Amino acid sequence: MSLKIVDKPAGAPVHKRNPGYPLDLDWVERVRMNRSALERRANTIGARRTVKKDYQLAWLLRAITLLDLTTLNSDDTPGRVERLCAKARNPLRRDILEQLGMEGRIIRPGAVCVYHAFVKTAVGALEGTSIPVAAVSTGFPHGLAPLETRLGEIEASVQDGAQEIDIVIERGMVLRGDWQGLYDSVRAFRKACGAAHIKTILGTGELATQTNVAKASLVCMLAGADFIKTSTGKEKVNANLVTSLTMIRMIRWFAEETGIEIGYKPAGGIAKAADALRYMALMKEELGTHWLQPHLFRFGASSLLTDIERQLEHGLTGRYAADYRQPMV
Ligand SMILES: O=C[C@H](O)COP(=O)(O)O
Repeated sequence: MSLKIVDKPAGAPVHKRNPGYPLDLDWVERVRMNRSALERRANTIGARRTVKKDYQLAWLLRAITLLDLTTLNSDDTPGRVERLCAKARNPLRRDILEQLGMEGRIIRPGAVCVYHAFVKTAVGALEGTSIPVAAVSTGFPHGLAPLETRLGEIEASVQDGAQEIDIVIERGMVLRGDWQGLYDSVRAFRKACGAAHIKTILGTGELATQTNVAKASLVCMLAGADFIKTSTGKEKVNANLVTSLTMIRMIRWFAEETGIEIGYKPAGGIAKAADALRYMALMKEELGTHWLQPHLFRFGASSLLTDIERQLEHGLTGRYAADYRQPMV
């Protein structure tokens, strides 16, 4: 079986990082989203078979490479983080890899995502792999600590070896329409990240309207975000296809205006392989398969890999494995 995991055509241009742009308030004011039109469009995703059966296994393998393998629990321990990193090193059971004809091939997730307190542990446990550690910094999940504290947390995470920083925005700034405040804070976060890539978590379930989600997406991209991310996983409403459509369309608009490609990270509540395929289909239809690469798309998910492994096994054998065969951590 030949499975193409990541499109990297020889001579493909190197990804250009978002340098950030001045805040264009006229552009922000022009942004409007029509929720019912978005809902109609989102309903078409998954209404028919999302991915042809023959390609499903390849898409599920691709999904693993797009995964920020995450543990963000208040009772996380170094031991749990180490087990998650061991899973990141070998995301699929050997027998599944063999049946796929993929033994000897390296399949790795996009990153391992942890709280700041566990960055050092994760960096140590992933040594010798190319898997980056992502830290949720800036007072995750609410983002309401003093600005200096949040900036200090970013610097500490980078110092400990995080190569990606998932920051949270202050939702109140969006609700008040304080676009300058949002822009200035994200700009400061981006500066504190230095070479580490910055993913801006919008907390979309708390932003009240799709127009707010769209405007916040734009302001974060203007401020230099490398990724825009939906949710912390702790809000009452987390990632969904309607909000994804809003954010993806802002990414498209931003790319048309600036030539800069921003990554997209749906996160929170994505636990089923079938959901992952729907998000991937949405990306493919709205932005093209080019966007389904780890530097442009990630799932933020704590349990998705378990179901992907289950569905891969089912696709190969027609049977589901018992849960104990696929423990997560
Ligand atoms: O950023 C990642 C999310 O916190 C993961 O959420 P989840 O536990 O619902 O998959």
